[in-house]
Amino acid sequence: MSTESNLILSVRDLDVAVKNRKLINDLSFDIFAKTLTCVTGENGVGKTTLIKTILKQFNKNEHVQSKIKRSDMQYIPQLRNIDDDYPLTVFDFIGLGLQHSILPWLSKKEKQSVQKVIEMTKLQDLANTPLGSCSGGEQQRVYLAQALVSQPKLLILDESTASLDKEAKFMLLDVVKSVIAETGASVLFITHDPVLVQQYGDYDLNIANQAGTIKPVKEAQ
Ligand SMILES: Nc1ncnc2c1ncn2[C@@H]1O[C@H](COP(=O)(O)OP(=O)(O)OP(=O)(O)O)[C@@H](O)[C@H]1O
Repeated sequence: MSTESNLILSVRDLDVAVKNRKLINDLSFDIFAKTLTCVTGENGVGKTTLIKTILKQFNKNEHVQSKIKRSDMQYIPQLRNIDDDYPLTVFDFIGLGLQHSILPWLSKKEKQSVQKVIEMTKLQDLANTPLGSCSGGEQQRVYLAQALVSQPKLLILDESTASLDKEAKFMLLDVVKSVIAETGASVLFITHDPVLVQQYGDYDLNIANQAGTIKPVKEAQ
């Protein structure tokens, strides 16, 4: 249920702009715990810029308010260039997500945390594989796992399924849904894929004509 007590992020009258060009005016919406909110809209309406604006203004003014800390939020960006010969293994790459590690190697507890997210993201068979040898879908699950290792309360996925085939898209979203159920995190998911919105979304925040409207997916049909 959506109540004040499980409110994670509150955006109020937010203007989104690039270089003095307004993209979205007076945007207001709420994000609740354990929900998956899809951010939809045509190319160029400002979805990624909206996320960047939220990250920049997070708890800095009345427009973007949250009870969680900025460090409890993880953003998985749209594009990453991983060469085929990128040598770090899946396990070690995920370990880089542990922000407070003091030692240059992982402690036993930290290794256990990495192992746990490897299981959550179904990467057990790939733990010792170099990241560069993984498929696009596997790499997306690795990025998700790296973000999860710091136990975020809000996870932002920017077009994580854009370059994936159907099977890999569903697998990634199945994993995201099980992460929400298991950890209680909330997810903001930028996507162009109406099938994914219908199948996995709780809310659809649609951006069009420089404005945003949020609706439960079931009523948005
Ligand atoms: N740093 C920047 N400087 C100038 N213009 C920018 C900058 N970043 C984005 N834009 C422009 O702002 C508009 C919105 O871009 P944005 O990437 O937020 O859209 P989007 O809705 O995420 O698009 P897509 O679905 O194609 O990823 C685009 O016209 C883009 O070219």
